[in-house]
Amino acid sequence: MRKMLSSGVCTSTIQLPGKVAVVTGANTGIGKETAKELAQRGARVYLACRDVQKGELVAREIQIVTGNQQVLVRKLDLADTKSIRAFAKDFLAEEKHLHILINNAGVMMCPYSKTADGFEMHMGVNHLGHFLLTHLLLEKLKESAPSRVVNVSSLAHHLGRIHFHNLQGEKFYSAGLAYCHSKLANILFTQELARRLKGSGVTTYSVHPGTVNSELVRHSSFMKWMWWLFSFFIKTPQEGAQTSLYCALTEGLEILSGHHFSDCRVAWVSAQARNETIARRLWDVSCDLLGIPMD
Ligand SMILES: NC(=O)C1=CN([C@@H]2O[C@H](COP(=O)(O)OP(=O)(O)OC[C@H]3O[C@@H](n4cnc5c(N)ncnc54)[C@H](OP(=O)(O)O)[C@@H]3O)[C@@H](O)[C@H]2O)C=CC1
Ligand SMILES: CC1=C(/C=C/C(C)=C/C=C/C(C)=C/C=O)C(C)(C)CCC1
Repeated sequence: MRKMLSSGVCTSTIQLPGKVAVVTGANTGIGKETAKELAQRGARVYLACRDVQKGELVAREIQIVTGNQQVLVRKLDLADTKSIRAFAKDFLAEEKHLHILINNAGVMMCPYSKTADGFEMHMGVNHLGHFLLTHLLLEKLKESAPSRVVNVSSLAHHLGRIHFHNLQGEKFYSAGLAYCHSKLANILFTQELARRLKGSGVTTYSVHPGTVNSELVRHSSFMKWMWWLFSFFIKTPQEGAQTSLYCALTEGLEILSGHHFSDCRVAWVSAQARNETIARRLWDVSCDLLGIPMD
């Protein structure tokens, strides 16, 4: 039963010397294990973390375990567009290439709060922060093609809805649902990005990592208790990283750009998540909120 609940292994043997990867939220949980595996395969890996000190400890650990010294930490707070722009500016000045971008960082069930720019925290960090980051790094990804963007979403997107009249949760707010809405936004973003990037050599995938023992439940005592109670049945962060790695590394996956994956297989998404009109509108609204010129 333990095996069944944690199925899905990235079996690609591809090595990554000379490749450059960025993993957001790489100081713990799924992101840390994803970064470790990319480093193990020889990539230069940027750990994009809001807490640089935590990041440095993890970078050192990964360097020791993998023997790869090219594990670098850079400050990225997805709850602040100034921090996102500063991260991108420095990265673009520093690096010639970007082959793999893993938009992994996330918050779940936080009490109602806003980012530095006034966005509801789940939508702001999980969707808008990664939307802006991807936009700022897109030319570099195109220049480095073939390249990939992996967006870590969730099965929880099934409960999500994009309420355009209440995108910032000001009219009504539920911490649980706010997370689900933001994870639906991750999938809609992936699909629209795939449509716009057709023929560019940049492909993109959304992922459900499984139910994973991590710090994601930090804001909910009930979820913490559930995770503790069922810890035997849920995935380890290393198991949770497999589908992100599968989408980043598997050869021949280009034709499935825009698809959603779980347990290293294509997975079904909700009706809203397949709605092109909503995806296009969310793209435009996101550009508008972030001051990105619409094309
Ligand atoms: N665990 C699970 O069961 C599931 C997880 N997921 C998704 O997987 C992804 C990884 O989550 P998981 O590893 O489980 O959770 P963790 O809480 O262990 O890791 C989340 C990471 O995101 C970072 N982060 C949070 N807010 C910000 C911010 N404002 N700026 C930059 N980084 C930030 C955290 O940094 P810090 O340590 O400083 O807080 C941490 O590194 C998330 O997108 C989550 O939604 C999806 C389905 C299930
Ligand atoms: C009922 C039940 C479980 C609960 C699963 C839940 C509640 C999953 C929530 C996932 C989330 C919140 C994903 C985040 O994106 C376990 C622990 C698998 C053990 C078997 C019984």
